Amino acid sequence: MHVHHLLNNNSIANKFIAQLRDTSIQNDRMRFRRNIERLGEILSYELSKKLNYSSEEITSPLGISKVSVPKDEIVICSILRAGLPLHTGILNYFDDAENSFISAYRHHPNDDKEFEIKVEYLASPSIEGKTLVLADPMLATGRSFVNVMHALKEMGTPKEIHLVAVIGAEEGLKLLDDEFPPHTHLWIAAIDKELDSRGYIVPGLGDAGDLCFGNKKQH
Ligand SMILES: O=P(O)(O)OC[C@H]1O[C@H](OP(=O)(O)OP(=O)(O)O)[C@H](O)[C@@H]1O
Ligand SMILES: O=c1cc[nH]c(=O)[nH]1
Ligand SMILES: [Mg+2]
Repeated sequence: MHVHHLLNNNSIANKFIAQLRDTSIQNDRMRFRRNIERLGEILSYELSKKLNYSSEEITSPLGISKVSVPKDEIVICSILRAGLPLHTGILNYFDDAENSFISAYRHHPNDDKEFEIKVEYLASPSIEGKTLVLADPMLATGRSFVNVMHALKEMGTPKEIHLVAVIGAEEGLKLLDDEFPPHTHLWIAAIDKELDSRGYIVPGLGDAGDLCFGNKKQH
């Protein structure tokens, strides 16, 4: 897997990540969602550098201009819930992409720290031979990305896979590296060292779905 780590270089993205993590700012839900969306835009810009381009002659009012434009058939697939604002950011840039939505949530069967990932809802076009952009802001254990990719198999085999995340933990990156094809790209803003005993990223930002949309009842 090719890992592209945005915060390796200083940019305005640092400020958006700082605001997502900051307990004195992150409870402003509109800003929280918009910061995820802004990072979706920045990560999409970076990702666009690895797409396939072909030259087109564009007619302007004063002449002809040769421009290289991306030609890939993109399907953006987001993992509900927290993937929604990231999806909006990615779609802001790849505005003619097809779209796919899939749900994944942590189910705690015994009311303890153990959980399984439930994938229940999928609405998707075919991804056969297309460029799949799979988005979820949090990459903790990596099990949501892996289970979702498994569920997407019935939609075909993509030509290229780009995973987009905002904050990841090293353990999750390792699982993706083991489970995804070697040519997969991961576009990620920040990488943290650890998970806590409940599988939350430390320092991370807390629960991204709840910060976007409010608490949900555990079931
Ligand atoms: O890498 P993992 O260990 O699978 O964890 C990451 C997942 O956890 C969060 O979802 P959550 O289950 O909290 O659902 P939500 O988005 O509805 O809050 C997050 O949005 C990811 O989908
Ligand atoms: O740190 C984490 C881990 C999973 N899901 C989140 O929203 N945050
Ligand atoms: Mg959540």
